[in-house]
Amino acid sequence: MIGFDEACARIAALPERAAVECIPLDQAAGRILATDIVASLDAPRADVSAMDGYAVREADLARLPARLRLAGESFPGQPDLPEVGERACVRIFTGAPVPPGADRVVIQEQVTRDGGVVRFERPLGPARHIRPRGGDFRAGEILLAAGTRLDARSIVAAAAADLSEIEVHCRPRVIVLATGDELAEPGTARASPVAIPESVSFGVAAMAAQWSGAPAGRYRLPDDSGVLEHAARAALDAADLIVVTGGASVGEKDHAKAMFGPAGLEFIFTKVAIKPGKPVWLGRARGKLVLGLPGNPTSALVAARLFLAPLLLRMSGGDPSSALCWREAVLAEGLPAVRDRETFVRACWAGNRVMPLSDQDSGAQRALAAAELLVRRGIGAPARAAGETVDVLDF
Ligand SMILES: Nc1nc2c(c(=O)[nH]1)N[C@H]1C(S)=C(S)[C@@H](COP(=O)(O)OP(=O)(O)OC[C@H]3O[C@@H](n4cnc5c(N)ncnc54)[C@H](O)[C@@H]3O)O[C@H]1N2
Ligand code: MOO
Repeated sequence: MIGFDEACARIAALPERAAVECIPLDQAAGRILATDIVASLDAPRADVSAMDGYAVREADLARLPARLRLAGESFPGQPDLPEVGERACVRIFTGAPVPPGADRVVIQEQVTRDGGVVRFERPLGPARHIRPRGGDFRAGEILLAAGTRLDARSIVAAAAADLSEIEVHCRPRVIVLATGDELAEPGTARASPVAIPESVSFGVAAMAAQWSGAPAGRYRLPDDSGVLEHAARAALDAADLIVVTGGASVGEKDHAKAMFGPAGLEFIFTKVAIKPGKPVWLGRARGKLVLGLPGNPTSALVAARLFLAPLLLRMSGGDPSSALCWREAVLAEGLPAVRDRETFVRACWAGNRVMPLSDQDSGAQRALAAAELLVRRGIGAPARAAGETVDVLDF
């Protein structure tokens, strides 16, 4: 058994990287850049106005009031610009190029217009209302580095670089194998007195999709070695990462590791000193990664959040530690001391404070739905009182 930090370090050190593909920008959300995004033009492309108003020569407004002749207009996208000669001004709009001769824009609320003459009476403020050419970025500059996970904000920068397509890592294909004789398709369990709805694979697939994975199938399998070995072979052919749930512990029907034995499974780790999720394991068979999650639903989802999320970021070229951004928050209620396993307490927000859930059972499903946060508590951590600070992670 290894510690949580060691397990994270082993994931961070994995060599697996998904292939690279070119995709259009409107498919880029959540994808991880394989190459830097380099600006192919300056932004702004010229000195442009930041406001709607009048482009002027500041020297003409040294003494107020002043009257300037209107010499033309400048709209965004207009190729030919009128010149702002002495004692002249040009009507200008936000984003439009500043015409030659002008060195300031006066907003329209501060002037009065009388046909072809504009009157300036009010004192000019400090702002010139001009965005200089290249003030945002210059052609040739790197706007986004390889490894960046694209979101609504960074996609704006990618498009602004004047790219229609970008190079990203392929989403690792994830197959989820849920093992257990008792498991039934949701909607059918009540027909048998001993069946339970197979729930975990749905959450694991959803989490994979959330963290750059491409769910490539969920399969419900009985605890039968022949069936399991066949399913393991098929999954290794079709996926980059196989997540197998249940059968991770020491029960007589716990076959999750053995089913990958004929495919030459080698372990990266087995068991991590965490609570819940201790039986989690990671291995490699026929060049594919296999993550084993405990069957208990809360344990499975906690282990998926702690290991599957960074693993998928790693495989798709991102920074695995960015999946585990712990931050400090204040407890609404106390927590007991921790013994020999690093503990991840399920909690929710109570206003801006952290409320540990009363049900900490690793088999819980109702409390799992309410668990917005994981509170990280190290081995041997002393009890904490309400009002004290703890490290939390969005679950
Ligand atoms: N003697 C020991 N027993 C157990 C140990 C141990 O160290 N020694 N570890 C315990 C811990 S910790 C955990 S966690 C569980 C995990 O065991 P498994 O991964 O073998 O899980 P299963 O036995 O297959 O199932 C546990 C529980 O979860 C239900 N389950 C399983 N899969 C699903 C699914 N896909 N959807 C919904 N529910 C599922 C299953 O019916 C069981 O109730 O082992 C402890 N035991
Ligand atoms: O690790 Mo188990 O997940 O404690 O129930």
